[in-house]
Amino acid sequence: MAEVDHLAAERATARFDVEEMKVAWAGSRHAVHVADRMARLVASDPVFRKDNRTMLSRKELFKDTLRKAAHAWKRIVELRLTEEEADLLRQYVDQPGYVDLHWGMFVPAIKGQGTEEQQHKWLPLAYKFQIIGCYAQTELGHGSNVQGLETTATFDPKTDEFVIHSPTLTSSKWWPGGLGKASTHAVVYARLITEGKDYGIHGFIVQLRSLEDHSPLPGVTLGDIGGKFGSGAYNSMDNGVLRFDHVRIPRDQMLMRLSQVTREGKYVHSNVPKQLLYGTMVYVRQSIVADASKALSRAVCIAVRYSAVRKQFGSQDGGPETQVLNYKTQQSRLFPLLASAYAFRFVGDWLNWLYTDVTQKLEAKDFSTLQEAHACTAGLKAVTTSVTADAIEECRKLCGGHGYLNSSGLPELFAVYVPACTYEGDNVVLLLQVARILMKTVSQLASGKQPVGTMAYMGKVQYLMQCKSAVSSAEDWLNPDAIQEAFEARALRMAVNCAQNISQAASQEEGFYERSPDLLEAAVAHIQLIIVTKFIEKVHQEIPGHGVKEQLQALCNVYALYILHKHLGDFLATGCITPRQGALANEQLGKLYAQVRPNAVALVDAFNYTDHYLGSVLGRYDGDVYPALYEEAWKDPLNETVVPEGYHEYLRPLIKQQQLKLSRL
Ligand SMILES: CCCCCCCCCCCCCCCCCCC/C=C/C(=O)SCCNC(=O)CCNC(=O)[C@H](O)C(C)(C)COP(=O)(O)OP(=O)(O)OC[C@H]1O[C@@H](n2cnc3c(N)ncnc32)[C@H](O)[C@@H]1OP(=O)(O)O
Ligand SMILES: Cc1cc2nc3c(=O)[nH]c(=O)nc-3n(C[C@H](O)[C@H](O)[C@H](O)COP(=O)(O)OP(=O)(O)OC[C@H]3O[C@@H](n4cnc5c(N)ncnc54)[C@H](O)[C@@H]3O)c2cc1C
Repeated sequence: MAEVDHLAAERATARFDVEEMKVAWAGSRHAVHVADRMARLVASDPVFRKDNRTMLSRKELFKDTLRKAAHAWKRIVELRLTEEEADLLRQYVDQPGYVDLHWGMFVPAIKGQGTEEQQHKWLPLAYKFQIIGCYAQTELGHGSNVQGLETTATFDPKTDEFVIHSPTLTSSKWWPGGLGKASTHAVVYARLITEGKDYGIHGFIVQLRSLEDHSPLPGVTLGDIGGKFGSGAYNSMDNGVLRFDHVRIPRDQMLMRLSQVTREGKYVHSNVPKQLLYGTMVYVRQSIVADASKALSRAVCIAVRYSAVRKQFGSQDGGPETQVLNYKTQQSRLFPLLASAYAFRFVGDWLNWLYTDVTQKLEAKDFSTLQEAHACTAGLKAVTTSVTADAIEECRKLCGGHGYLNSSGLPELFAVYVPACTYEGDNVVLLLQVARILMKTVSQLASGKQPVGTMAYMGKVQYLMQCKSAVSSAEDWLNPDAIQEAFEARALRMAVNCAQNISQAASQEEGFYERSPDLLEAAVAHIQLIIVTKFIEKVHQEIPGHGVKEQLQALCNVYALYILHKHLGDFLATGCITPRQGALANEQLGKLYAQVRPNAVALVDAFNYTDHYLGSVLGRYDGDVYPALYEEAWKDPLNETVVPEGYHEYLRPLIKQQQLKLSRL
C-alpha cells in the first residue's frame, strides 16, 4: 500500500463500501481472493517485470515472452495451481504469447471436435506441454470467409493417410498466433477431399516441427509474418505463415467428432449441425467479451486516477487550480466509459453463463440454442471490442500529453487491444451475422413463431411498433421500465424497417447487400439492448454492501442514457421518443455524472488492479504521478549517455559548419 496517498481525499468522499464493490465486480468473495493472490504473485516476481517492454527489440521481446511463459509454467507446477488460478496468472503476466493459443484455441478445438479417443490421445500431451499447439485457420487469401479456404486434405486410401497441401500462395496459412516460432503442432482447417469429392472445411491435427530439435518437418515451410502495430504490444506473439507440400498425416488425425472418413474413404457426417465446426470460435468470442471489460477498466482506471491528480486553470489569485476531473466535459467523456466497463463486465458474466448452458445442451444433443449462442457471442464480441478500442484511445486523450508517453501504459494497451476488432471475426462481418438472424426472426413473426432468448422482445411486435414513451420529466428516465421499453422499441423498429426495405428489393440477397449499412446499425441496437437489459437485471438482484447497489444503479443509468444520447437519431427517427424526451434524458445524464463524481476514484479502485498490472505511471494507486514520470524518463536508453550517439557524426559537423558560415559573414 502507498506511504503517501495523493488520492486519499478522493477515496474519503466515496459513498459506498469499496471492498463489497470489489466482490460485485469480481463475482464472488472467492474470486476477489484468488485474483488478488495471483496478481500479487506476478507483481512480486522479477521475471514478470514489464516496464522495459517497449524498449526491447522484437527478438528480445520474443525471447522475454518465452522466458515468462516457461517461468509461469514452472510456478503453476511448483505451486500446484488450479486451472482458475493458472488462467489468472496467465492474464496478469499480461504479455500475449503462444500459451494463449495453446490453451485458448488448440486445446478447445480438440475438446470440441475430437472424438473421445482423440481427446484421450492428444489432450494429456497438450496439458503437460509435451506438445505446443496453435489454431491454423486463416489464410493469406481468406480469413473472414471460412468456406473459401483453399488448403486441401486429400484422403489416400492406399496408405490410410490424408495429404495436406497448400495449392496456391494465397492458401498459405497466415496469422495463426504461436505458429511462427513456438508451436510443434496445429489444428489445421482444410478442405476435405475423398473419393474425388470436396466435402468442405474440416479440422486436422498436424505436427509441424520436430519434438527433438524444433526444426520444421519435411514438406512444411513456416516462419513469422513480421512486425505489427505499436512498440511492444502484440509483437510478443509469433503470428505465423505456414505452407504444406503434400504432407502426410494418419487418417485418425482428422478431428472426427462431427464427421468421419472410414478406412475405405467413405465420408460420414454425424447427425449434428455443421456449424459445430465453428465451436472454438464461439468459445473464444465469449472469452473476448470478458476480456473487453478488463482492458476497458484498465484504461478507465488510469484516466480517472490521473484526472483526479491533474490540475489545470481555475485559479485567478494564486489559489489551487481545478482538478481536471471536475470539468463537466471530462466527466461526460470519462464516466460513460466507466459505466461501460461495468456494463461489459456483467454482460460478460451472463454470456459465460449462456455459453455454459448451451454447451450442456449440446452434450445432450439439444441444438436449439446454437443460433442464440452464435448471435450473442458474435454481436457482443463486435460491440464490446469496438467500444473498448475507441475508449482506450479516448482515455489517452483524457490524459493529455502525458497519455502519449509509453510510461502512461495507454499506447501499448491500445496497440495490443485494437486487433481484437479484427481477430476471431472482423466486427462488421460478425454484426452482419447478427443482422441475418434478426431478419430471419422478423420474417418468422408473421407466421406466429414466438422468438425466444434475447430475441423474445420481438414477440411484442404489435405493442413495440406503436408505443410512445411516457417520460415527462428528467427523473422519469431513472425508471428501468422506461429505459427498457425505449431500447426494445428502437431495436425492433430498426430491424422491421430493414426487413421492409429488403422485401422491396429484387431478391432477399440483393436487398441484404444494399441495406447492409442499415443492418449493421440494427444489429448494434439489438446488442446494446442486451447489454442494457443484463445491467438492469444485475441491479435488480440482491447486492450486499453499503451503497453498492445505489452506485451500480447510477452506472446502469449512465450507460443506458449515454447510449440513448449518443444514438438519439435512431430513437427519434423511429419515433420511440420525442426530441423533448431526448433532452430530458440528457438533463438526467448530467445529474448522474454529478452523482458519480465523488465516487469515481473508489469505483476504479474496486477493479482491484495492482500497479504492476496497470503498468502506468499515471494510474498509480498512490497518485504520486509527477516524481514517477520524471524518474521514468531517465530510464530511456536515449538517456544512457549525456551526449547522444551520432553527435560526432552528424550534429557536431552541422553546428560547426553553420558557425563557420556565420563567422565568414
Ligand atoms: C493448467 C493451465 C491452465 C491454463 C488455463 C487457461 C485457460 C483458458 C485460456 C483462454 C484464453 C483465451 C485467449 C484467447 C486469445 C485470443 C487470441 C486471438 C487469436 C485469434 C484467433 C483467430 O482469429 S482464429 C480465426 C477466426 N476466424 C473467424 O472468426 C472467421 C469469421 N468467419 C466466420 O465465422 C464464418 O465464415 C461466417 C460466420 C462469417 C460465415 O459462415 P458460413 O460461410 O458458414 O456462412 P453463413 O453465414 O451462411 O452461415 C451458415 C449458417 O451457420 C450459422 N453460423 C455461422 N457461424 C456460426 C457459429 N459460430 N455458431 C453457430 N452457427 C453459426 C449462420 O447463422 C447460418 O445459419 P442459418 O440458420 O443457415 O442461417
Ligand atoms: C493479431 C491477430 C491474431 C490472429 N490470430 C489468428 C489465429 O491464431 N488463427 C487464425 O486462424 N487466424 C488468426 N487471425 C486472423 C483473423 O481471424 C482474421 O484476420 C479475421 O478473421 C479477419 O479476416 P480477414 O483478415 O480475412 O479480413 P477481411 O475479411 O479481408 O476484411 C477486410 C475488410 O473487408 C470487410 N469485409 C469482409 N467481408 C465482408 C462482408 N461479407 N461484408 C462486408 N464487409 C466485409 C471487413 O469488414 C474489413 O473491413 C489473427 C488476426 C490478427 C490481426
